[in-house]
Amino acid sequence: MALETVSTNTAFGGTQGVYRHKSKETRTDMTFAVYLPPQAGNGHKLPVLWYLSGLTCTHANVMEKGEYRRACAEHGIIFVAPDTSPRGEGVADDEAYDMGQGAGFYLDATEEPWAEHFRMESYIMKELPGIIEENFTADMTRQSITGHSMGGHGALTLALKNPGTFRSVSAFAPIASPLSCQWGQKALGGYLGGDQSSWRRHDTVALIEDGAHMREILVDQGDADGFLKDQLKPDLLKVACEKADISLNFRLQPGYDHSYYFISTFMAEHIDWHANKLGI
Ligand SMILES: N[C@@H](CCC(=O)N[C@@H](CS)C(=O)NCC(=O)O)C(=O)O
Repeated sequence: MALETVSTNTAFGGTQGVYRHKSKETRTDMTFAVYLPPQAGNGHKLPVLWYLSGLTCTHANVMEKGEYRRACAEHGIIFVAPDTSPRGEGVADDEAYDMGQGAGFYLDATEEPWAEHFRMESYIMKELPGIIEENFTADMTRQSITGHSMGGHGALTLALKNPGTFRSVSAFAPIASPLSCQWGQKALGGYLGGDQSSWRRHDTVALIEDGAHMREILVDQGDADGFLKDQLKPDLLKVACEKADISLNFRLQPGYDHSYYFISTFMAEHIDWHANKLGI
């Protein structure tokens, strides 16, 4: 698979790169960011931490504002940040920021006009891991996943649906139940159609209610997050985890909002936590 290098910069002794390729899943060009820590230079295969971003984001938001490189360099973790949707002139879009380009919700759409290109679940779970393994010194037997908001929803649902793929999952202000909020109802209804039974495998709370299981989950949530009450619904996640005997470490962080000021504050703690689960 041909990979085009868009840029590379030395950072914390490693390399922050941006890469582009033609995706078979989305049938578009896709861009993603990879941070290779300094340990990558010695040829050893290194564990991978996936970061899925939120609404309106590309690979670049976390790369520029997430402040993950120092901790990844310390632990020797490869950090991968994909885009949040297919993009381009021929790709369907919506006028609003919460649907279409920049808002792929980490699922494979079944409805028109989205089905042709919006295949983010297959892209993240099937296509991109192969590209990472082929092009970087990545140990794909040691992967963990995290994400923010829509990307927190992506991280939690993908981890729950793919037991054995990720050693650990955490999230920053995740959309805990798309079934129960406006963002999710609009997106799932648009991408998957009106039959809500098909939505359940794209909803963290519903997946847990339906039997999916993780031993532990770490979630940070700012209490000054403007989306907390109407869109994120962490209380539903707390109840579901308690009933399913999932150990949820939910940390309500006073004063923090939904922004990258919040994410960057707790990023290193999430990386430390994943490093421990990855056996570093
Ligand atoms: N733009 C939206 C908010 C979208 C938003 O907050 N997106 C979050 C993820 S859900 C984000 O990370 N935005 C990009 C950034 O802060 O760099 C609005 O006007 O309400």
